[in-house]
Amino acid sequence: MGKIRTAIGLMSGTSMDGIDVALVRTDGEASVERGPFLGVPYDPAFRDRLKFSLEGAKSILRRKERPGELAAIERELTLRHASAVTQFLDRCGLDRSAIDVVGFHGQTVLHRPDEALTVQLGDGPLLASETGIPIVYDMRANDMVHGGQGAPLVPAYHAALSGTLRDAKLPVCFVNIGGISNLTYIGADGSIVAYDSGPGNTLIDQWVETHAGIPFDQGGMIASEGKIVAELVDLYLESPFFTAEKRRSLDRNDFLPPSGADAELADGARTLAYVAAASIIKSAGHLPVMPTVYIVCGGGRLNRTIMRDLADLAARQNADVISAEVAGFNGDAMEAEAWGYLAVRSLEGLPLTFPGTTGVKEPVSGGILAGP
Ligand SMILES: Nc1ncnc2c1ncn2[C@@H]1O[C@H](COP(=O)(O)OP(=O)(O)OP(=O)(O)O)[C@@H](O)[C@H]1O
Ligand SMILES: CC(=O)N[C@H]1[C@@H]2OC[C@@H](O2)[C@@H](O)[C@@H]1O[C@H](C)C(=O)O
Repeated sequence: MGKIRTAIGLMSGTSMDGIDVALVRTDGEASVERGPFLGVPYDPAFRDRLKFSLEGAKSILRRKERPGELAAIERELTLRHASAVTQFLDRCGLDRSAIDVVGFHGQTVLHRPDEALTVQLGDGPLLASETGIPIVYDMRANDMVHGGQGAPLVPAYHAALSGTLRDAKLPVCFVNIGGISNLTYIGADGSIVAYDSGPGNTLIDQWVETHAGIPFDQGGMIASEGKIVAELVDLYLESPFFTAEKRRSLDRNDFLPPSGADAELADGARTLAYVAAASIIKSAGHLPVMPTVYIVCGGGRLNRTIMRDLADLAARQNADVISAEVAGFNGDAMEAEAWGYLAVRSLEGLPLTFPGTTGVKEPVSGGILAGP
């Protein structure tokens, strides 16, 4: 076992709903002890500012450019992360001196893997000076420099967690249904295959926001009252994303919601929930072996319509679908925990990504360390 460090991970994902904060104690390898978790939601006004920043980011050609409002938004985002760390430490009764490192994801505002361009807002040095804790940030860039997709990065953590599974029966497949979905397959021999699997909640969120003025379809209630519009499903599932030879990581805007004329509110939500589930099963077709169990994390596991559809589709292949909680994990905390875990790997110079996870040429480490 290597040196055990206490790390906080900070994740602001593609759903742009808030900052997830989690604590892990780990050596960055097989030893993982999961600690407390806190979700700090964004207020609607800041969420709107983040969505606005996606538009501003479209003109970026070099990843450090911050046109227009982006510099101000980055600063505000970073200060909100500093305040989330303070809240977390207060709630846990911890002093900042108890934390060895913080893994800071920031907010992805542009992701174009074909151009080796990925942009995360988040000022590591500012967060270090505000919190007084060393920060590892910008963890996607080095992967892209070495020919990787820059995402997903959580698979190294999924692999560590698979070693802690009770009655571990490999192969197993972790599925994150966030704004975008991604999956990680751990083979019986411990091999890892991972990639983005398709649209998750962002299409549903945008649909119900536009047509009902609410941020998400709680519990999948709206969807549960609708019917699947088969033509719309086909439009999504026939995307070349699912059949391309090479697995490609996704930008939030690679899949867009339907127009209002395409469906009623409930039918649209129902259809997009089905698309989220079917995308996962369709993408799983690229795995070396079809999984027999899917462990689902991310906010989408709380959408019962997505989960029912996923369970039905998986059952046709004799596979089970269980939530992260049933497997003994916290499905809300997993990505934030992963960023803490990856920060420790970064300090140790261990690889964050592998040819099987991002398509990178060889396993590479990543991240930049900012001292307080
Ligand atoms: N109770 C709920 N019922 C239905 N859906 C929910 C519920 N809670 C959260 N969600 C969905 O989950 C989304 C947030 O999921 P999560 O935090 O896993 O995504 P993210 O981390 O932002 O995205 P990504 O993993 O793509 O970076 C919300 O935007 C919403 O659509
Ligand atoms: C560029 C980017 O931020 N991608 C996210 C996004 O959200 C889900 C999916 O697409 C995943 O590839 C990635 O996040 C997770 C945390 C990852 O890198 O593992």
